[in-house]
Amino acid sequence: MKISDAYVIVTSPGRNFVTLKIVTESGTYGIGDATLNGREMAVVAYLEEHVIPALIGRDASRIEDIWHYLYRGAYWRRGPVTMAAVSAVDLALWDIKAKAACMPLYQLLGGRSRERVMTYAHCTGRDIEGCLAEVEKHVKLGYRAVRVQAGVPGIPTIYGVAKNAGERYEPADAELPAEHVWSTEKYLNHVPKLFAAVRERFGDELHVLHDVHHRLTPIEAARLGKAVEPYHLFWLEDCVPAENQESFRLIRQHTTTPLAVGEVFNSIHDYRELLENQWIDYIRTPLSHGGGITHVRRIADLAGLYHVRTGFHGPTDLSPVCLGAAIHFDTWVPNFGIQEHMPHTSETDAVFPHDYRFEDGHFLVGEAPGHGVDIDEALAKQYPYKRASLPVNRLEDGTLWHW
Ligand SMILES: O=C(O)[C@H](O)[C@@H](O)[C@H](O)[C@H](O)CO
Ligand SMILES: [Mg+2]
Repeated sequence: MKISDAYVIVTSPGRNFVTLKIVTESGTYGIGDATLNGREMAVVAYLEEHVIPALIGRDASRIEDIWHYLYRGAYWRRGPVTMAAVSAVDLALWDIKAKAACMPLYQLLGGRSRERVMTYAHCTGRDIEGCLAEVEKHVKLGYRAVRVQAGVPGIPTIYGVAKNAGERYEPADAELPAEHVWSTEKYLNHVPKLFAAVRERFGDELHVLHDVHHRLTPIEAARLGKAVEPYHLFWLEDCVPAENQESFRLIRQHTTTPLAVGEVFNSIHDYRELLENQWIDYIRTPLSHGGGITHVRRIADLAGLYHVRTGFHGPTDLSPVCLGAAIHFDTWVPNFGIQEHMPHTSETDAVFPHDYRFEDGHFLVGEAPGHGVDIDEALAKQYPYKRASLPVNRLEDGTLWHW
């Protein structure tokens, strides 16, 4: 199982994706997602200059050893660029191992723990009514869980809310970062009305989620969590920037609203205090940023000790390779919670043929050996890379703010 070749494929079928392909002497290959939205080419350079030359000739079956070789060996541990590169290698190697074993990846992980994987859809509107119309649409499509985000009067553009009715928002919508204006006061006064309206219209059974995109301080997050308790959210996501894990102590002391965090984390160490103190309820780190299956399953196991479940990040800026592998992981992991689902465009789906299926608000894992996602390299070549950036947030007085 010697690695004979490895290379990076960058393609932009509507948005940028970075894919690592690892080929073994026998011809069996695996692919991994190395996309880091808005910083794609940094990961490409990391892989091409530092990782790929050191992979050639290694035994592809030694996944654990290669993980530590890349993680410890770099000396510079952790960080999103490093970990996106390590993740891509890890996902490609698990794909190869499962193909060599003629098993779908979930079987190799330990087999099926559930029949299907519950997903949540994004529902956004310029105002509350617009958002309710989207919820209605998604409930009809079979979703049991929806993430609701609505425009706030007095705030012209909010990240996470689509520009026009019926559309989806684009996470990286400009070549250089667009500048948005943010008002915490306006947001905090408005957002509980959205949840009240959703519960009034759709009743108690629908799972309702909301993403704050790191914009609040801990005491503001505590106020929001408390205010929305009557609407029993499934989770409140990224309510504060999480570099300071201790912030969650204060939030937790004030509210029973479940908390999700971790889409920007890339290591088990980012979670340690949050988990050991039982300050959170869901972990969000995707397989393509958290060190692949090898590392994320350790995070999931640690989380399980504290009744914390998975709720993996699944926006359009993670490729179908990451989503496909996630569906295998979700099918196996004992402490599964939910999987985010922001559907890829048909152009993206054509570049990445896959065997997972969406049905009635759930994903169904495929039975093909490996993670079940491939890349059409000829088609990928037709979509050259285009620089694209996430926006930045400023307060009304111009101060640069979190988001
Ligand atoms: O919960 C989510 O899906 C998100 O917060 C995304 O919209 C991210 O911001 C995006 O993936 C960044 O690249
Ligand atoms: Mg989020």
